[in-house]
Amino acid sequence: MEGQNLSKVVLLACGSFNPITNMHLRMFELARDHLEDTGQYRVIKGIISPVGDAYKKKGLIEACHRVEMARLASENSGWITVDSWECLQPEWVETLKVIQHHYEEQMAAEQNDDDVDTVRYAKKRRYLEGSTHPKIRECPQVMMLCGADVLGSFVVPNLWKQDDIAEILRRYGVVCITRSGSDPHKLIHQSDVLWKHRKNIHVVPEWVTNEISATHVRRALRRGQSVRYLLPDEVVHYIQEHKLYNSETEQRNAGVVLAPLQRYAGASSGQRGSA
Ligand SMILES: Nc1ncnc2c1ncn2[C@@H]1O[C@H](COP(=O)(O)OP(=O)(O)OP(=O)(O)O)[C@@H](O)[C@H]1O
Ligand SMILES: NC(=O)c1ccc[n+]([C@@H]2O[C@H](COP(=O)(O)O)[C@@H](O)[C@H]2O)c1
Ligand SMILES: [Zn+2]
Repeated sequence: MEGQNLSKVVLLACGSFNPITNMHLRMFELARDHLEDTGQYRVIKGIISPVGDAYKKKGLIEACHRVEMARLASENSGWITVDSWECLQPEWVETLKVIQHHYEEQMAAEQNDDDVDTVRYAKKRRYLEGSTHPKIRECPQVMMLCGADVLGSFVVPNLWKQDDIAEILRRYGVVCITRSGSDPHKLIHQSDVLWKHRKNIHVVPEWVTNEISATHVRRALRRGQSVRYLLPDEVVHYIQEHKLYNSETEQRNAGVVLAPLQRYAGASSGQRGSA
């Protein structure tokens, strides 16, 4: 039967989203098409998880604004959502922990559905279990969604714990969208841990290459240039209304060590390794 044994997938994108761009939204669409085209997966949800202010990336504005812009950008999508759990934590949270959190949330949601079913839909459930109906009761797999530059950051010294990388790849899986300047296939070939788990890394080619980046958007805004059509109009209006990006905001965290580097290397200065 069509759709049988499809694994349900939730795509989780962690990042600065400073601000969210059309390309961030495109990543989700590209990833869903790619996974579903394999005939093995059904993508049920996308989650944008803006990083907390404690990440200390240069030019990072307050999480409340980044969350609100992501919310505005995704409000017309039927399946992409924004979650603020990560950025509400008092300290920077490792991406593995964010993935684990969302996996647990999915488990809890499935459990609740099952409890409701037990009481209200026992008959229907017995029917589903006894039939060849698609396995709709399986807990969804949470996959990390990122651009190729973030996959590249896996091999930057002191940015990621080796155990975290192995666990993300082994237990959850990564969907990586190609991006100019990064060669994910070469990277997988050159890294033992990436090679070992290569079957859990889905590289999705973006044929309509574009170099939209939040850095470019912030630069254009500082110079008073238009950013229309690089971001959803609602986000452009929000930025204008709140006067969000300027030379002063771009200097935030300048000279401050990025949180993961502080945690793993005790590095003294600079923003090495920021993706
Ligand atoms: N043009 C793009 N192509 C592929 N992936 C992208 C693109 N832009 C962003 N991403 C991915 O989106 C996620 C969030 O990235 P991020 O918020 O850093 O955006 P960014 O545009 O790279 O911003 P910045 O320029 O501030 O680094 C990352 O996984 C990143 O690789
Ligand atoms: N060790 C880790 O878990 C680790 C290291 C570096 C970046 N990250 C995450 O990757 C994302 C990168 O975002 P940017 O590309 O915007 O810098 C952020 O969500 C950040 O928290 C995680
Ligand atoms: Zn980036």
